[in-house]
Amino acid sequence: MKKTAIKETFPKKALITVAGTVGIGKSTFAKGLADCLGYQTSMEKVEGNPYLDKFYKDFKRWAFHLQIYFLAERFKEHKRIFNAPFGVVQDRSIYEDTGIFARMHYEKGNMTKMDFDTYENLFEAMVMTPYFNAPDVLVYLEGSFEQILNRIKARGREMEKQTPIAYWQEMFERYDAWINTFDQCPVIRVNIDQYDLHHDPNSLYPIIEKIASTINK
Ligand SMILES: Nc1ncnc2c1ncn2[C@@H]1O[C@H](COP(=O)(O)OP(=O)(O)O)[C@@H](O)[C@H]1O
Ligand SMILES: Nc1ncnc2c1ncn2[C@H]1C[C@H](O)[C@@H](COP(=O)(O)O)O1
Repeated sequence: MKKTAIKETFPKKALITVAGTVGIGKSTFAKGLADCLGYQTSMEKVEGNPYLDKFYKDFKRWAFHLQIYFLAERFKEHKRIFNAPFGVVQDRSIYEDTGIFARMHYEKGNMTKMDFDTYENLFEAMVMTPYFNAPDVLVYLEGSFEQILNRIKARGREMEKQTPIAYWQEMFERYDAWINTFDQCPVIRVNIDQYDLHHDPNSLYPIIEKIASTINK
């Protein structure tokens, strides 16, 4: 199918969220998909995040602050998406903030029970507002742990390269358990070996067809 044909047959407005562990390729995939569909992107920004660098140096000191920051940013994006007249591909879901990151840092003792409860109450209040629409589909990217580590290294963010491998291993395992029970919207699982945006952008088309049939169901 040609790019123009895809744009014509695809819904003009939908929310497609791309989920998956750090370094798996969400941002790259989200941009490629949005480009094919004529959608806008909602990107997770690392530059300008006032807590991220500090957090990687001292999880206990900054875990709660960072979670609140990400939640606020994610919610602002949901509000923007709600009002938008166009379709959006979102880089990471709000569900991962709470189901993966906040929970992991709470369970590792980097956040107190009181702070985690406050965080969860805030999250629940946010998803109950009319501005929050669940995604039409969540595309879950998966691959081997080795591929993911290689990508984290290749991307070269110093704070992530300095983080022990055990952190990424635990996150990898948590993602696997999380996606197996996730039920807030339809899910399409995509192995990163199934497409190659750098050498063959057309490899996205079979995935786009699956997304279209899921949204149009
Ligand atoms: N399909 C792909 N093939 C090869 N490398 C990729 C692919 N997608 C992403 N990458 C590379 O992997 C690294 C992480 O990708 P990124 O999109 O930033 O991941 P995420 O947003 O999930 O953290 C980057 O260096 C990116 O260029
Ligand atoms: N909710 C979060 N808590 C802690 N760290 C987070 C959260 N969301 C994203 N991050 C980190 C992980 C990465 O270092 C960067 C960007 O994520 P990426 O998967 O590369 O888009 O932010």
